[in-house]
Amino acid sequence: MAENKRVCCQPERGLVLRDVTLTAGSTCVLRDVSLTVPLSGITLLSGRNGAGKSTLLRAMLGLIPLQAGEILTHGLPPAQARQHMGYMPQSITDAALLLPAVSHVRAAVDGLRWGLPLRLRPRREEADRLLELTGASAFAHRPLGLLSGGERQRVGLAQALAGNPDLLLLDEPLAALDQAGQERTVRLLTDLTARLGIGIVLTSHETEALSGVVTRVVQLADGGLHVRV
Ligand SMILES: Nc1ncnc2c1ncn2[C@@H]1O[C@H](COP(=O)(O)OP(=O)(O)OP(=O)(O)O)[C@@H](O)[C@H]1O
Repeated sequence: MAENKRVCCQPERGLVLRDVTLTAGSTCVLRDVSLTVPLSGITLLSGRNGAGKSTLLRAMLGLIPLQAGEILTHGLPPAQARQHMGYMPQSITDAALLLPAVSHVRAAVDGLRWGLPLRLRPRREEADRLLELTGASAFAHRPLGLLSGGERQRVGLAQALAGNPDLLLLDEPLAALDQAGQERTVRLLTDLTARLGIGIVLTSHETEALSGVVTRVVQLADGGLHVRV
């Protein structure tokens, strides 16, 4: 992607919330919140279990409607902004576990073209490039269900990178990893921000593993958001 398409390093065009109220079931995640947060580098979205971190990521993608207000990412509402975002959810559905890892990445490459498949060879090449970028080539042809948590994270990252997004939203990318796995993933994420010039927003309870690499922390608590640099 051309450098001038990268928008995440322009702080004024980060995440903007205007009078946002967001609920999930009976939980009030955000109550009338207005805030602007730059999205360059790595942004840690933290908060206790059930605070609403996953819900906020999904609202940024337009997968969950707001009760009031608006969310803009790099100046765009969710429906447009998500074309520039990659998303790695907390878990991949069980139904997909039998498919080879590489199929998930190829499907993501196709899906971004509104269901118009790329010709077979370019699609394979793009999926292979993404898997190599995230260090997942060695196990790309094994069923996802037979991969370890760390290996699956790498496939999920390759999938999220399909379409050359400006911003990655990663839900708990360090969950279920041992210390060495967490360190490897943190190195990979730092490397991706530097090599690709993308921003990353991630949720995690592993604050120790991330200390020293996050650009800012956005704390979600009691219906509000607080930013620490
Ligand atoms: N579809 C839903 N229907 C009803 N309640 C929901 C739904 N999705 C989430 N919730 C509730 O909304 C709250 C926020 O959930 P969410 O998963 O966003 O929290 P979280 O901060 O990501 O938690 P964790 O750290 O445990 O992953 C929780 O109380 C959860 O039970």
